[in-house]
Amino acid sequence: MTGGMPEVDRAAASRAAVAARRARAAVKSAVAAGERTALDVAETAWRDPASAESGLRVPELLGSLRGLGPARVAEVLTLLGIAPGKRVGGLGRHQRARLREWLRAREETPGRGRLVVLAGPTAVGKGTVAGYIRAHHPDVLLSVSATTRAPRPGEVDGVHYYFLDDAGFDDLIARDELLEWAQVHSAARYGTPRPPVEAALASGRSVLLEIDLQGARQVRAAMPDAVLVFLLPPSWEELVRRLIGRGTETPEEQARRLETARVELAAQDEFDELVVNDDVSRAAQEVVDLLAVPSGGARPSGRAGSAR
Ligand SMILES: Nc1nc2c(ncn2[C@@H]2O[C@H](COP(=O)(O)OP(=O)(O)O)[C@@H](O)[C@H]2O)c(=O)[nH]1
Ligand SMILES: Nc1ncnc2c1ncn2[C@@H]1O[C@H](COP(=O)(O)OP(=O)(O)O)[C@@H](O)[C@H]1O
Repeated sequence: MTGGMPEVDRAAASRAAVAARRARAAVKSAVAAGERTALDVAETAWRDPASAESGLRVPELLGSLRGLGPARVAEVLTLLGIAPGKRVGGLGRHQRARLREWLRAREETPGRGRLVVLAGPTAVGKGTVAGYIRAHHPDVLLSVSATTRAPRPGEVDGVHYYFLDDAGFDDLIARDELLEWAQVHSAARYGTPRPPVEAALASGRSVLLEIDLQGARQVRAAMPDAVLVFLLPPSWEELVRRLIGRGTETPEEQARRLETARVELAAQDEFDELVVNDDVSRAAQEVVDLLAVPSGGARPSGRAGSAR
């Protein structure tokens, strides 16, 4: 057999390709909007090889899920042993079984709360946004960290931090009672007590951790379901203004923190969601939306919705 398709067939084929692409986009939007579950899409693909669902690539399907940015999608693909170019309908039997099990596990944990990590450079407003959420959403547990730094005037033990000496902090580590911990700004140690977080999640309450980059990485490793949010300043100049405006650090300390901030900003791609803190209540609302336990694993706003 030689020669291409006749003109009319080629035109028809190209119309069909456009229609198929539109149909796949509609499937993705339905998952992103929570109208369909990803598991339902996959099952449809496997029942009907000619369906739009079947033609969807696996990363597109996963990327429509809430809290799954490109970095997390790549991790999940590796975990499931699925190449990035694979279409849902083209998966082998074992790959289908692994994807089905993974999607089912995601959908079957609505009784559990969601763990969201809020990180970002110094003075971007992590404390301010977390404080806003504490005040307006008492249903969310804002984890209280343990630290070896001295209390500042007005700080209350057990409210702002659990203030410990080095021996007390060592003891928590030895008893494996910290979900993560890190030495921050080369000064004090900070860590997240594990028991309150696990109890809250098990009871269906969502938990917000406001921790540094090293801690965020540890949480990702320990709790792969956690959603990692990176808070961004509207601009570098505004970040510098906020740090100086806060007036809680000496000029030398400010310079040191800005150095760290540059390194931290470079790590933003490791995060699932980017939220720009231009307006506190709006940024807080974006974080709260991510804390809401998904019904069926769909995400209300994606990475594309947060400015990059
Ligand atoms: N890894 C980790 N970092 C934390 C924890 N608690 C606070 N941090 C981080 O430690 C830093 C706090 O230092 P600082 O800016 O002096 O402000 P503070 O929040 O008033 O102590 C921030 O970067 C926090 O995100 C924690 O439990 N674990
Ligand atoms: N959206 C915002 N617009 C203007 N200023 C802000 C905003 N968010 C926080 N700030 C201010 O920026 C400074 C740093 O905020 P803070 O919450 O202490 O940062 P972080 O906890 O990230 O170090 C504070 O003076 C705070 O009032």
